[in-house]
Amino acid sequence: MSKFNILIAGNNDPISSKGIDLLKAEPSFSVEVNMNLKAEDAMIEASRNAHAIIVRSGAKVTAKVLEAAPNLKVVGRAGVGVDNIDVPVASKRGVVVMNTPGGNTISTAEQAFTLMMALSRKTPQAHATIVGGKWDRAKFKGTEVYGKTLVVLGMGRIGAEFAKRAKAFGMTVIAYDPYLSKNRAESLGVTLCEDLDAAIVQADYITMHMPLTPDTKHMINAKRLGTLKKTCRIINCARGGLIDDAALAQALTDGTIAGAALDVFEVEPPPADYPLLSAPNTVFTPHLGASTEEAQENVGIEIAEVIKAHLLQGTVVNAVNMPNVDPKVLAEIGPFLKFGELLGRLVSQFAPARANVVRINYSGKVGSGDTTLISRAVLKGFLERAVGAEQVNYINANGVAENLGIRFTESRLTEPSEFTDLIEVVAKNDSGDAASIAGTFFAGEPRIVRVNSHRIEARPEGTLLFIENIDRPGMIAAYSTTLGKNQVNIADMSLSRDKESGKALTLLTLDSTPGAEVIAELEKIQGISKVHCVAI
Ligand SMILES: NC(=O)C1=CN([C@@H]2O[C@H](COP(=O)(O)OP(=O)(O)OC[C@H]3O[C@@H](n4cnc5c(N)ncnc54)[C@H](O)[C@@H]3O)[C@@H](O)[C@H]2O)C=CC1
Ligand SMILES: O=C(O)CCC(=O)C(=O)O
Repeated sequence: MSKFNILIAGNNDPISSKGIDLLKAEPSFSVEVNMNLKAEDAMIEASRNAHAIIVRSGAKVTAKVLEAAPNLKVVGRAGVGVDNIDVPVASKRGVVVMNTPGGNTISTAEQAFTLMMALSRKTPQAHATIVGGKWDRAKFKGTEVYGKTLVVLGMGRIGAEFAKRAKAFGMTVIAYDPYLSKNRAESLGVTLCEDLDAAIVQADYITMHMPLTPDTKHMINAKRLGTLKKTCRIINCARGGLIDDAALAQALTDGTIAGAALDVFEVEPPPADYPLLSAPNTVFTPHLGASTEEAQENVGIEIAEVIKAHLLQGTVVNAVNMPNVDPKVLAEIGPFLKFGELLGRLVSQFAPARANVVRINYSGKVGSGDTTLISRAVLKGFLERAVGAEQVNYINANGVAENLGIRFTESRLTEPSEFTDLIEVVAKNDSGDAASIAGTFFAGEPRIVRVNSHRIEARPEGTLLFIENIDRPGMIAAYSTTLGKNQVNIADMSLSRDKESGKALTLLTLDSTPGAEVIAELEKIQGISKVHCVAI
């Protein structure tokens, strides 16, 4: 019996057969390849039972697809851009989205470079005339790229590979990328320009290599096209929508710029009457940047491997909506994840009304590593009470907290403390009321060591009963009698008080979970102010 259904979905754009074979070789996987999934309805039907979906750019994993697939755990993109996947909805539903950055970098840089050269030398047009029986040499005088100024928009993996090649061809390279450091620009030998408009007016060539986001949409628009040199040529091998295609068609027709070479379009495939298709001085390819043997093998095998590792071992690699967790780290922090979740759950029981801040204080060794995932575990545990355990997971925990207006902060104390590792979870509200629980590991075993200001020691197992009471004789006998009378056996007990006759806290480990009526009975005992019961 297969445990996981894997759908390799596409619109005539399969992943490498080596990737498919790798998945098919796993006995617990049932793999379906369907390359006729252009329509959303078809995609919804095909995805219903999937635990994992793998796509290139042809199939779209929309909100409706995600909502119709209750078992879905992971969506893998054999490539870089995840704009065909509704990542916010995936995150809300706790679905990990992974991609394969790097595997198609060289192929895409080479494709963009090819487009630049073909545009400069009118190669496709010249080829077409020969095939058409003409030998027309006068019509196809081109331009050298040597000595020209190239502006690279987006100096990431592909932009940097393009820049290296451009420098080898004798071009002067200017980079515009708000996230590029001066050091990186220096090491690439490019001039960093912090102002987009100031950069592009210098360009003989512009090449685009950034993702499509609300910030980058129509980055090259009619206004900016109007500021370019008349001899400027634009290459876009990143994403349609970075350029306003209608404005580009107009600029080409008016001769405002000298040419455009595009691998990507705002509408893919562009319809026959798409204005750009009849504009002069263009070279087009149908989204072929990553279409090489090498790139497809790289990304096909890589996505198959990361999906397999995620389904079988919980490993997270190259996720766009979750921090990476490799098996070694997972083995190290695994116990903290479970314990962190429990601490979060416990503190939610004690939290003051309308708690809107959760702070996690790490001290000791645990605070010196990456605590992102442990914090998500704590937050997940804390939020379960508010939204239900089914509704919150490591992927959507931050988003769920944000929706509820709960802020989350972390602090780290790496100096040695009383405990080798200590995680303290504090919940506070706007009035300054707070509750906290702290835990540690003794010889690899988790222990709760503090509840608010009370020092206690308890193993988090079975059912925990926290009783807040006045410190006075007869209290232990009173609650023990009530529990005994109701056949609830006490396995362990930890007592704490702030001072003699002050406030006391009892933490009982029970062999069974008392019902609501038993809790109500306990709450009625004179001197008991609160009772919290948590089954682990
Ligand atoms: N045509 C095709 O078949 C392919 C297209 N692509 C696309 O190429 C693009 C680049 O891919 P990679 O280099 O691998 O990504 P990357 O993440 O390495 O680089 C993207 C760069 O864009 C920069 N950036 C972000 N916002 C920006 C802004 N507002 N202005 C300027 N720069 C900005 C980032 O700082 C980063 O350096 C992506 O959109 C990807 O989807 C990637 C592979 C194949
Ligand atoms: O799968 C493909 O061929 C498209 C690649 C692409 O656009 C990307 O990786 O962002």
